[in-house]
Amino acid sequence: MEGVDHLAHERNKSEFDVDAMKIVWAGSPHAFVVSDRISKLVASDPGFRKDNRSTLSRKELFKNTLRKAAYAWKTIIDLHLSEEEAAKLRFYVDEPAFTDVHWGMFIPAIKGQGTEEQQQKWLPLAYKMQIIGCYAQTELGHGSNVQGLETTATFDPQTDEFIIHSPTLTSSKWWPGGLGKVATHAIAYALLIVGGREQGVHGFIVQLRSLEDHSPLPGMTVGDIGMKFGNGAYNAMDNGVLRFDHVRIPRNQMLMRVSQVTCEGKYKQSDVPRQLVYGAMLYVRQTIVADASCALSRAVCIATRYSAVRRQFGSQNGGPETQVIDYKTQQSRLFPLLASAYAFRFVGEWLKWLYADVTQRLQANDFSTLPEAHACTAGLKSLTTTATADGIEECRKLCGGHGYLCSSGLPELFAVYVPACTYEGENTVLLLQVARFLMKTVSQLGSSKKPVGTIAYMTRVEHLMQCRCGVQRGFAELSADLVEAAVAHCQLLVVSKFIEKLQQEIPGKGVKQQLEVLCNIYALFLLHKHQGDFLSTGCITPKHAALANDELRSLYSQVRPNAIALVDAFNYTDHYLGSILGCYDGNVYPKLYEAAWKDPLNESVVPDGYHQYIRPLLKQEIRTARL
Ligand SMILES: CCCCCCCCCCCCC/C=C/C(=O)SCCNC(=O)CCNC(=O)[C@H](O)C(C)(C)COP(=O)(O)OP(=O)(O)OC[C@H]1O[C@@H](n2cnc3c(N)ncnc32)[C@H](O)[C@@H]1OP(=O)(O)O
Ligand SMILES: Cc1cc2nc3c(=O)[nH]c(=O)nc-3n(C[C@H](O)[C@H](O)[C@H](O)COP(=O)(O)OP(=O)(O)OC[C@H]3O[C@@H](n4cnc5c(N)ncnc54)[C@H](O)[C@@H]3O)c2cc1C
Repeated sequence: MEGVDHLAHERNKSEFDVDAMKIVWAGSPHAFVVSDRISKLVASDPGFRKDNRSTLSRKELFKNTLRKAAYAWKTIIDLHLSEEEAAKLRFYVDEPAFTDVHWGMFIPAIKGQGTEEQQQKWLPLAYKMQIIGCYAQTELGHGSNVQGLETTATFDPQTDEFIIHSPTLTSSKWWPGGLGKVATHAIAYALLIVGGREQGVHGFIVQLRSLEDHSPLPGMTVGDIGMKFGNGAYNAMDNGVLRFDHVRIPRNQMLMRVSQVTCEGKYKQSDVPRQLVYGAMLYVRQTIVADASCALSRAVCIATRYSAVRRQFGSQNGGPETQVIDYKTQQSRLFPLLASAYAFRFVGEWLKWLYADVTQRLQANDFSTLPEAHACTAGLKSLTTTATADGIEECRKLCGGHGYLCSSGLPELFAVYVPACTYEGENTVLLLQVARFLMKTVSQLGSSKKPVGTIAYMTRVEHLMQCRCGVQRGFAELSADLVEAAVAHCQLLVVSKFIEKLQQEIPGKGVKQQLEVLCNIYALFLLHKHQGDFLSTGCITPKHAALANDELRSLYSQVRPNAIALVDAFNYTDHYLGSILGCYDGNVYPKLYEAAWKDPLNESVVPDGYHQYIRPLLKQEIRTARL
């Protein structure tokens, strides 16, 4: 039945003010208004249609992405959108594109590592999109090990230039988004060589393509690296390969905030730490944490709405069957993910604050909180992306067979999202960074340097002092255990930031109570999942473990009547969700049925290839037919 809200009875059950929760989710009344307006603008504009993506060939998909990016830019200009509104528009257009890396990495890298003069020269061009940038760090042979990069930048004092060169096949830049076909410029990372001495990896602004006809400049071999996981999905992005053959760039195109090369060929290090070369990664990891809650909430919204629509078994006296959301097993898989979406939202908000704080301090030459910010961004990036990728897949399974259809939106969401576990730092490699930070802290316990901020709790864990020597001896040997410790530390962060959120004033009828229920689910689910660790370390008794389990079941019952309203609070349009199973009105079956007929395979009743392959088979002519 068109126009009928099949989930109205679910919405009527809710015990809290959904509009107030929408503001909590958005972060502020202002953020809600902007997000709501821009999402509706995108949804109502046929220029941003995306329901045909999975049927396009790679070339069609890519061209369509170019069209959308240009159309989005025109919309931004025509409507005089602010930076905040423009970012929201790109978000709701919901298509991986070169613009993500231009705005998300190229510009932040210049801001973080460029001098004032360099920023004044390059940022206006980038902001107006008169140049399009990518972030060319990873090579065929090295991604995680940034110090192992092989591209060289050799200073030539005769011409006051750097010579950028790829000496080996494995030094080819490999993976950068936007590089393959679009970017005109790159921040390329290369091993700096001055006066015959290697000075570590630095960033350089390199023009790749002509601004007149887009052809690669002399000395550049550049192209796309080929199809990636999933049809459609991340294939809208032109991840690229690039080789430099003694390409010359002016000296002032080395990003020189952290260190400088003079025209006489002197290498000078500022008093800012070398780690600032990694600054762009700090920024992007923080945005990735914020994005995790979006991707997870999207999958959870689909699975929750569909679980309320779907009925299997349990009919009494010819009455309706049971909604699958009423099964305790479904609840025990779905509701912890719902709680995680909210938990990641709040930890993402906090991380944004932490990043703003560290940036302000860095500008005032206070580097004291940089190691903590690195550990938090790296650890939370790892934890939230792993949980989100796993969560999207779990949501697909929660939707049964229909979850496997592209029209459910879940396969594409998974395919687009899952590389987040690898890019911007492979997740295990990042956890090892957190472990290194934790072990450094442990080794300083008992000294005059007291742990503060997110590691202040360590002063209360005195027994860590005893294991100090053992850990210092065998970091590599114990690394698998240390990674688990790093995850536990990050989980503690997530839980404590959720609790801190609840300590704030939260307006709206029943909103705080719902969030308390979700926070308890998040924490108790972790305790339940890792009860072996808690029991074996004597932190809890078997009785506590059983109580936690009982409490979880009771909390699931409290969520049940509010589940649909809790996902409505994400305020996603049907366009953004891109899922028949998750559509707002719950009118799933007619939409699924209709969508099937739109598949290109159904354009003819008898398929192409019938006369060549099916008929000979049926007529037993297969031995004589030429295949
Ligand atoms: C408006 C639009 C918004 C859109 C926003 C969305 C954008 C999303 C875009 C998404 C598109 C995806 C694009 C993907 C891009 C990429 O993937 S770019 C490539 C990213 N590559 C990596 O992440 C590589 C991972 N490797 C590393 O980070 C490092 O090499 C390493 C693992 C940390 C090892 O470094 P190394 O120097 O060799 O070793 P260490 O000795 O361990 O470290 C030295 C010290 O430096 C500290 N440190 C390391 N990283 C940082 C950092 N980022 N910030 C601060 N400090 C750092 C480390 O702790 C060590 O410190 P000490 O212990 O004190 O010595
Ligand atoms: C979709 C996508 C987009 C990307 N976009 C960009 C981009 O725009 N710009 C860019 O520069 N790069 C980009 N990358 C590259 C990305 O940053 C790297 O792939 C990533 O940093 C992982 O590095 P790697 O591929 O070298 O993995 P590897 O380090 O080779 O990882 C392979 C395995 O080795 C393990 N491992 C590695 N080192 C250690 C260690 N020290 N201890 C224990 N285990 C270890 C890892 O855990 C992993 O299991 C992108 C990648 C993808 C998939």
